[in-house]
Amino acid sequence: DKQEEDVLRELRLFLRNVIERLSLDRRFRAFTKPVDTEEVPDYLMVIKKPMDFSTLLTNIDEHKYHTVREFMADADLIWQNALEYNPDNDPIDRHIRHRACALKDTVRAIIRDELDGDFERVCEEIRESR
Ligand SMILES: CC(=O)c1nc(NC(=O)[C@H]2CNCCN2)sc1-c1cc(O)cc(O)c1
Repeated sequence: DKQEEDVLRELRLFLRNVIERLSLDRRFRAFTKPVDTEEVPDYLMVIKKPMDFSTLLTNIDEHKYHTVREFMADADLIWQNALEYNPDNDPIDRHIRHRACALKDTVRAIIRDELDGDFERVCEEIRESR
C-alpha cells in the first residue's frame, strides 16, 4: 500500500546514500566495479558470487532489497570475496585485505550510527507480510 511504498522508497534512498559515500572513498576504488575477468582470469574460479558497488546500486534500482539485512548480505560479499581471493602473505594481497577490513568496519559503523532500528523492523514486517 501507499505507506509501505513510502517506507521501501526511503530504504532505497538510504542504501543509495551509503553506497555513494563508500564510492567516494579512494580506499575502496577496487570495489566500485565488477572485478575485470580479463585482468584477473582466475577470479570466477575462486569467487562464486562476485559483488561490487555498481551491482549493489543496480539491485537497489531493481527493488531487490526489502530490508537492510538483505542489502548487508550482498554488501558483505564485497569484502568477504576480497579476503578470500587475497589470502597470501604477498604485499598486494595484504594491501587489499586491509581495504576489505576497512570496508567491513565502515559499512557496519554507518549502519550502527544511521539506521533507526524501528525503521528496519518496519521493513522486516512489510517483507514478512508479503
Ligand atoms: C578486487 C580484488 O579482490 C582484487 N584482488 C586482487 N588481487 C591480486 O591482484 C593479488 C592476488 N594474489 C596474488 C597477487 N595478486 S587484484 C583485485 C582488483 C583490483 C582492482 O582495482 C580492480 C579489479 O577488477 C580487481
